[in-house]
Amino acid sequence: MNALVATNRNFKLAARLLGLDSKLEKSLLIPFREIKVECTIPKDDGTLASFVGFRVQHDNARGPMKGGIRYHPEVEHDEVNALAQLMTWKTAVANIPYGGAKGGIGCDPRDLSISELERLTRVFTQKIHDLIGIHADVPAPDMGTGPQTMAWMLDEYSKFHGYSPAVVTGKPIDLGGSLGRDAATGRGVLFATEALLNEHGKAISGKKIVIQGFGNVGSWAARLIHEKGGKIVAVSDITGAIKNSKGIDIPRLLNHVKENKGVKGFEGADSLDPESILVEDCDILIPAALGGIINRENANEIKAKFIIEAANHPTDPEADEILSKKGVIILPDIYANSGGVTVSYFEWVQNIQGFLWDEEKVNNELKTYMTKAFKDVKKMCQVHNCDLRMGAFTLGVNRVARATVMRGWEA
Ligand SMILES: NC(=O)C1=CN([C@@H]2O[C@H](COP(=O)(O)OP(=O)(O)OC[C@H]3O[C@@H](n4cnc5c(N)ncnc54)[C@H](O)[C@@H]3O)[C@@H](O)[C@H]2O)C=CC1
Ligand SMILES: O=C(O)CCC(=O)C(=O)O
Repeated sequence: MNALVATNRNFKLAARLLGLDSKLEKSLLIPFREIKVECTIPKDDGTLASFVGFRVQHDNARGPMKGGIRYHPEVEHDEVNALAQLMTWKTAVANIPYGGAKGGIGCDPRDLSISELERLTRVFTQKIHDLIGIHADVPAPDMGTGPQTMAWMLDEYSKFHGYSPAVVTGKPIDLGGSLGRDAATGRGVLFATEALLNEHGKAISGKKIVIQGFGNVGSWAARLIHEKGGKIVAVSDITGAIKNSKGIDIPRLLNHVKENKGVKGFEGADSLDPESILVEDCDILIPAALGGIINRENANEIKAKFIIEAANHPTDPEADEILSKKGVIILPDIYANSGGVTVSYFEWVQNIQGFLWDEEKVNNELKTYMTKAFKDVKKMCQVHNCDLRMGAFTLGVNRVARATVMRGWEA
């Protein structure tokens, strides 16, 4: 199912549960602004290459719009729109003073050299610099981008507006990035998993866990879960999939990935068909890569009892229904992966205050926010007699709707 159709469907279900006025519902669904730009760069060999860049600013009722920039071949209009909308509900679930946005460029970063990526990022920033800003829209990393991408965006933006570190988050520490931001989404996934298991009288130690995606989010989640005694039995990334039913030695795998740019060929595990990773035997499945990968084709085959959505929109609504009938509990993306944007908020606050926090403070504050958000989501589940996805959606949508109504529409 198309990502935007799926996201709109979840939003509309939540709007019905909340009894939202249909005109307000319509106003919340339409993006504030959609930007599509052409980005042409000279390649290293002198030929030209053209790419399409997007920034969708979905909603700013609760504060500046916030969300990552993705570099991936599948970046396109509807997907970016869906991701921007999810950011609006996510920042509201986390209860941080932001709206939602998302951006990206349709490209394969693995096919571009470092200097080509730098030129592409600078051209994209030149095209959107007037529409982003510290109190307007604050980008951050997502799939295929990272601290270096944010450093180039900051530098390019600063040529037009003066040095403004708070215009992007997820920066390198040397440029005002926050301690703990790199690990934050994975750490938030750990806190979210612990909160959910705790509610079911269980602990992470000894649980069999499968993780799809071993980039920023998947590798940090794996490392932190492994430290807590969780047994990671299978992992995949774009290079392949590996499996060890006794538990993968994650520190050794991290070294392997650093040297080999992927999990493929890791000696401490057997190779596995990447297609089958989602249906491997485990207690907890953590999708941490692409969207839409849990769908009606594979939902029935899933063995996990819990799914923690570290990726954005990994489960489509048809799969949600199938899994719910099977009794699988899904911790939805707009809560489970909100640790990243929450620490982005801490980074922005530090930049504006000009006062840096130590890592312990960042991690403790993150835990406080994640724990509070879990309780808030659970409360909505009780009020509306719904699952965790609708608990999170009703929480986020209700907060944004209230802010929108209070601000009013007077021209
Ligand atoms: N970076 C962040 O702070 C946040 C990221 N997310 C979401 O988490 C997910 C992962 O993002 P990052 O870790 O930042 O990206 P990343 O670019 O660091 O890593 C992506 C990983 O997915 C793997 N991958 C790509 N295609 C795959 C495929 N077909 N099968 C298996 N693995 C595949 C890549 O090899 C890589 O290991 C995305 O859905 C993103 O939107 C959500 C919240 C915050
Ligand atoms: O850190 C941020 O601002 C956004 C992270 C992001 O793109 C996401 O949560 O999906």
